[in-house]
Amino acid sequence: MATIHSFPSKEAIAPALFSLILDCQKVAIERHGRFQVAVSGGSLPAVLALALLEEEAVTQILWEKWEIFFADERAVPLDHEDSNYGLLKAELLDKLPEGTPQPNVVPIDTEYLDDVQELADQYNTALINHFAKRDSILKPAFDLLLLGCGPDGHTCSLFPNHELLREHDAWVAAIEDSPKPPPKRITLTLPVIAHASKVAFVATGAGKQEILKKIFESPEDGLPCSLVNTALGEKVMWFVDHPAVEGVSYPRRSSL
Ligand SMILES: O=C(O)[C@H](O)[C@@H](O)[C@H](O)[C@H](O)COP(=O)(O)O
Repeated sequence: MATIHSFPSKEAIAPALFSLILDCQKVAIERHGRFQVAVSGGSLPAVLALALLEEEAVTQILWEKWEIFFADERAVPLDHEDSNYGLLKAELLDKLPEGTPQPNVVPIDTEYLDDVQELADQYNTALINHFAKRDSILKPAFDLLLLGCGPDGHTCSLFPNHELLREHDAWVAAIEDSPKPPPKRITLTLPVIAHASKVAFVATGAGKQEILKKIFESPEDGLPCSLVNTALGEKVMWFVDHPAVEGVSYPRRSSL
């Protein structure tokens, strides 16, 4: 069963998120010498920056061992205001202190922006190059997925009732009708998400309250976030602020 950890504010979430990241980094590097993470867009990169730009964090994070992928990405140039890569760069990567070893960041190949299926296929190939070839595995096993939750219960670019929720084969899928703009995107699929070692969701603000109630109290409705909770059970941790989780009735909930 997933756990919910609730904090007074975004700022208060940061140290707990940092501590989880540090634990996952340690386990991953001991296991295979690198730390393979995928991140979403939305409000997540800003919270991540709060967690990872602290002085203590900068010295303990082994950036040179990090491989950063995108849990979902919009089919736009990397310097476009809608780019999740651009967002992560602006919020976090550009703010790392001078001299910090650089992580290996794997963005989409913008040569294929006009053909979103090809864009997804190319990202699939990038995953094969980083995971399967080295580990002879059938599916990428991310050490940590850092995800957001939309007000409709979507995560990555997997939207409620969308046919992509039934994708079993592809690791990365194309979507051309995303209800959240921009419409053309690529996303990790549920089987890949379900194969991760750990998933951390970050959701803040009273605007998430109603959907968190549905996600946790009615998992049988099969909202994308509920599907992740069900698939991964205790490997899933939710980092939320008090306003987001107020009134949500759920047994595995702790509050600071
Ligand atoms: O590119 C995207 O649109 C995101 O990856 C998306 O899945 C996001 O994480 C959620 O919509 C939550 O966004 P907020 O945290 O901004 O509510």
